Formats: sequence, structure tokens, C-alpha cells
Amino acid sequence: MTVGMSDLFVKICGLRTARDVDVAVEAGADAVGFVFAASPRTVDAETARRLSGRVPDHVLTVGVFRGQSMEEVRRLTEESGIRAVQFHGDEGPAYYEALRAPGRTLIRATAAGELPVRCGELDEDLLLLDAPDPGSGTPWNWASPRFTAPEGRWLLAGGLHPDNVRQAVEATGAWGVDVSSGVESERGVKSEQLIRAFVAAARG
Ligand SMILES: O=C(O)c1ccccc1NCC(=O)[C@H](O)[C@H](O)COP(=O)(O)O
Repeated sequence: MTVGMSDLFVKICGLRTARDVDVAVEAGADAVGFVFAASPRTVDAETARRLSGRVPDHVLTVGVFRGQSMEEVRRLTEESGIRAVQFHGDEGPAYYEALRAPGRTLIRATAAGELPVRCGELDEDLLLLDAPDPGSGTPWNWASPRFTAPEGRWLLAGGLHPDNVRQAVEATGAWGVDVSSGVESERGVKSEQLIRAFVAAARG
């Protein structure tokens, strides 16, 4: 898997316009996410393909799925040409086996809890620890002394924004971060200023 050119991997999720994509890339994001799950941020395969075409090779394009059939995930992935698949539902090992392909990155998102988790348990390349309601901007208690950082490559997500991301990275030792709501001026509408501020703050 080829990911990230910088020390901290930064993914900006829920992009819907060419301007969103251009700003995220210019700001130095390592990955950009397109939501195919039901959401105010949902894009179709054609839109994701068009937007992905603006993304340079060193930036990973990610499709976000939740509770969709294997056939739908496969179709949207192939039609859009995105390079990584992020599962947010209860997709089991069969999904990872079916979607594994050369050059494709598989990301498993899971709600952060008190039980230790490890990247690779379902053959994923990256683990994403998120709030129970993904994409809602709700934080979880990553500062809790009971939190154990996962083994392997993992992304921290859930309620991050420019003013808390650095503290979150320092507290958890996360390999990377993922944000959607915290770089929006209103739900589903990305802010250029907040995207730039987030990437800069994340890397300190
Ligand atoms: O964005 C959504 O609406 C969404 C819907 C269903 C599954 C996942 C979704 N988004 C995932 C993300 O944007 C991020 O991986 C992450 O949850 C960040 O969320 P936020 O707390 O809004 O920064």
C-alpha cells in the first residue's frame, strides 16, 4: 500500500465539489473521501469519478460505504475508479476478501470502545477509530486513560476540528486523522479556510 508523503496521514472526507478537492489537495491532504453511504454528503459514481480525476497520484481517493451490498460496493468502486474502500458498517471478512484487489487500500472503520483493537483483524490495511455516529462531528473520549491505542496503522476520527486535532494526535499517538464535519461551514458544505487550517494544525 502506498500512502502519505508526510509524517502524519491526513484525510479530508465528504468532498462533493471540484473546489473542495482542489483545496484539500493544495492544503496537503494525503487522502480525500467520497461518501457513497446514505448521507447529506452522498455523491454518485459519476461525480466521484470526475472529482477523482483531479487528484494527483500521491493522494489516495477513498469511497465510504455503510451497510451496502457487496455488489453495490464493487460496482461503485469500479465505476468511480477510487483507490481505497472504507467500510463503516458491520461488513464481515467476506467483504474484505471480495474487495481486495491489487493497488486497492481497504479501510475498516469501527466505533472506539474500551476493548483493544488491532489493524489487520479483518485484513484491512488501515483501521479508523471513529465515533458511533460517523460523519456527525461527535467526538469520543480519546483522552480517557482507559483508551488503548490500536496496534498498527490507524486513523483517529470523530469530532476533530482545527482547534483540537493537534492535541488529539499528541494524546493518542494516532498514525493519521480523518475529518468531515470539522471542516464544514454548514452540514455537507466544506470550508476552504477550515480545510487549510485543519491540515496545518494537524501537522503542528
Ligand atoms: O459523512 C457521512 O455522512 C458518513 C455517513 C455514513 C458513514 C460514514 C460517513 N462519514 C465518514 C467520515 O466522514 C469520517 O470517516 C469520519 O466519520 C469523520 O466524521 P466527523 O466527525 O464528521 O469529522
